[in-house]
Amino acid sequence: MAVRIEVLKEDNRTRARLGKLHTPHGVIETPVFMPVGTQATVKTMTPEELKDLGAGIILSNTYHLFLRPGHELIREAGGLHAFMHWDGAILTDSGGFQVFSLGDLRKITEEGVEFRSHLDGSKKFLSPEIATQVQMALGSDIVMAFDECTPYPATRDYAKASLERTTRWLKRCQETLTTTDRQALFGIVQGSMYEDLRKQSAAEITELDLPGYAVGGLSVGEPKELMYEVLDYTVPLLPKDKPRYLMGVGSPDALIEGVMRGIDMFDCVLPTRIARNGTALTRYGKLVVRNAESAHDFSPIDPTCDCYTCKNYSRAYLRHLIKADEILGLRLMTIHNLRFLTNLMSEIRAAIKENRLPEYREKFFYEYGYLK
Ligand SMILES: CNc1nc2cc3c(=O)[nH]c(N)nc3c(CCO)c2[nH]1
Repeated sequence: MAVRIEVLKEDNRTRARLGKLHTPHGVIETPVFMPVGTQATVKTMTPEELKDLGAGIILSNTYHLFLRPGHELIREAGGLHAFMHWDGAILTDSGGFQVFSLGDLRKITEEGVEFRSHLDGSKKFLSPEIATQVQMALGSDIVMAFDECTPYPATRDYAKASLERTTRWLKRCQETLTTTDRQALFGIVQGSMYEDLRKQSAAEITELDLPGYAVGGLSVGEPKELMYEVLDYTVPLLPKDKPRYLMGVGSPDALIEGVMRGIDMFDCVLPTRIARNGTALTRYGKLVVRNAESAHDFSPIDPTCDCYTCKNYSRAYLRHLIKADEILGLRLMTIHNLRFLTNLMSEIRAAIKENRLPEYREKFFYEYGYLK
């Protein structure tokens, strides 16, 4: 198995686990937050900077790279690792989610999805076979199955039909991959917010005995409490000896809540996206550096943070750069937010190791302002 998790410890009071994710491009400590590099770059960061920040695995995207520059060009370059000069692990999402959220959706059939490119409006088609062949051309370490991220809210009937098609599509991805055992195919559990449908999807997906499983169809606009409720009954249905990946999550509080419920891997564009808009993540909550309150504040974003930005720059300077639309501002804010999350995940791993995760959560939520 090219990709596997080594569970080092199961928390005694929660479902949290401490682990090591073994991939062809390194071993990653879990729980882990994966920075998103949609178009073969984690925006504004060099691979060396990502490594310095502590990132060991990043996400990239079938939909975007299929549209531009095209997977054949990347194959010609020797694959995505060579093309983007990243020697860590890469997980590629299958394009399902992006087609529904980005492309001008034309129609979903059993065969696949017809859509118009968000770049030039030209007609495109993605199927389980094509999405899998694209990811093989990219040479990603973890291949996500081509699924439908069931929209929220969805009727039971729609959610049931959607999850059953996602299962049929997963089998077609698996058949396409048999020619290459280099990659690991992760299945994605759907079923919207219906417990019996989540059970059905989990049963159908785990029957295929895949190297890893993702919980999809969440972080799609539902209240966080509802997401946690779905996790409460869905994660226990997944095998303990396989990695669990919660797609599209998330904010610091959601990362802690997801770890408590047995999730090992997370991804979210939020930290890097809000960084570029001038908002910093800190243990005391979000700091909108571009606001006037930082104009004369010559202290760092977070004096307790060990990142390059907090060691060398003031809020006033960062506010100036963001207001002036200076590229350095995007970079410095991104460095801080990514370092904040890799530090948060290592603090969470330490808390699991020392049997104090619930106490860590209480302290974090109180400081972060979640528990008044
Ligand atoms: C931001 N929230 C979010 N929810 C997601 C849900 C899904 C999902 O159900 N399937 C797939 N393939 N990708 C997903 C992604 C993109 C990756 O972050 C999601 N992202």
